[in-house]
Amino acid sequence: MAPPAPAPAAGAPVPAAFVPPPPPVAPTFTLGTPAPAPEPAARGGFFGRLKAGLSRSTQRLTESLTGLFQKRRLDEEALEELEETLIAADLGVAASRRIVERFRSTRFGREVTEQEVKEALADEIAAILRPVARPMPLDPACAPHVVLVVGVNGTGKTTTIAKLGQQYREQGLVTMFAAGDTFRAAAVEQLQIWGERTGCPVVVPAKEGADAAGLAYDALSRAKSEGAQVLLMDTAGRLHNKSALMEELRKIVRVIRRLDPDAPHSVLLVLDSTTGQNALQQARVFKEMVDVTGLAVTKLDGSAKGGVVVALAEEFGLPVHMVGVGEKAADLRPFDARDFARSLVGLE
Ligand SMILES: Nc1nc2c(ncn2[C@@H]2O[C@H](COP(=O)(O)OP(=O)(O)OP(=O)(O)O)[C@@H](O)[C@H]2O)c(=O)[nH]1
Repeated sequence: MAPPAPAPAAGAPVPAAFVPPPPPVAPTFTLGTPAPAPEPAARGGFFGRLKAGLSRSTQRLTESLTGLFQKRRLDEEALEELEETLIAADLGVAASRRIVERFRSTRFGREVTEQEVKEALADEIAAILRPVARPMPLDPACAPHVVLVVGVNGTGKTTTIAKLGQQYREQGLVTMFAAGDTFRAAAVEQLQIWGERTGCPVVVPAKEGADAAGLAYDALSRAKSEGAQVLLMDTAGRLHNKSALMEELRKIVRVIRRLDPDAPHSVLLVLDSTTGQNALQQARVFKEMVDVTGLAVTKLDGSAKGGVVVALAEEFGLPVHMVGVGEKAADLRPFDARDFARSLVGLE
C-alpha cells in the first residue's frame, strides 16, 4: 500500500488528480452523485479501491475468524471469541455485543462455516451502517450553502475541502473556500493552492492570526455578493487547547448567523480512520463543541482500523456523508453500507 502523498506545499507540482476542472455539467445537488460514466466500471473501481484499501483492516478481522470457524459449533466459547475479535478490529464494544447477540439468537448451537459467518457478519454490520450512510444534503438555494468543516489537524480537512470543491465545480456549482485556520500560514497557503487548482476562489485572512470569526464573516459576505452557491469553511483543529477552540468555533457560528440565521447549513466533522479509537474520542469532543451534522471518514485506504466506522455509527448515529479512499478528488465518495461491510469482512 502506497503511503499517503504529502500535503501540497507552495510551488509543489500539481498532482494529476487536480487537473483543472472540466466545463460544468448539469448540476446535481448531492455530493458524489456517481458520474454517468459506465456504471459497473465506476462502481467496480471504487469498490475495488475500498476493498484493497481496507485490506489491512480486513486482514486483522479475518485472520482471527479463520482460526475460529473451521466448521465449528457456535457455542458460548465461540461467541466470546467472536466478540473479542470484533472488538480487536475496532468495531467497539457496543456494536460487537449487538452483533454477537444476533448470532446467539439466530445461530446458537448450529455448526457454521467461516463463509457463513462472514456473510452473516457482513449483513449485521451493514444493518448497523445503513441508517448512517446518507449523502450530505446540499441546498444551493441557500446562496450559499455554508459547510463548516471541523476536525483535528492532519485528519484531512483541507484535502476534503479541495476534493469537495472540485466535485461541486464539476457539478456546475459556484463554490468558494474560506481559509479559517488563520493561525497556520501553511494551512492558508495550502487552501490557496487547492483553490487555484480547482477554480474555487479562496477568502484568506488579512494577516496571520486574524480573528477566525471575522474571516468567516468576510467570506460569507463575499460569497453572497459574488453569488456563490456553496461556501466550504476550513477551521483550526487545535484540540490541545480545547476551550479556546470551542470558543472560536462557537464565535464563528454566532457571527455568520448575523448574515444568515440558518448558517452553517452543515457542520462536517472530518475523522481519520487510521486513528481508530482516537476518532471516537474526537467525535465526542467535537460534538460537545459544535452541532456536528455529519462525518467524513478519511484514509480508509491503508487503514488497519476501518472497523471504527461501525463503532462511530453505533455510538453517535451521525450520518457518514462521505469516505476518503485515496488522494484523488474522485476518491472522496458517498458511503455505501453494504460495500463497506462486505469489504471489511473480505467478501466480494
Ligand atoms: N491516503 C489518503 N490520504 C489522505 C486522504 N485524505 C487526506 N489524506 C492525506 O492526509 C494528509 C493530511 O491532510 P490535510 O487535508 O492536510 O489535513 P488537515 O486536516 O487539513 O490538516 P492541517 O492542514 O494540518 O490542518 C495529506 O497528506 C492528505 O493528502 C485519504 O482519503 N486517503
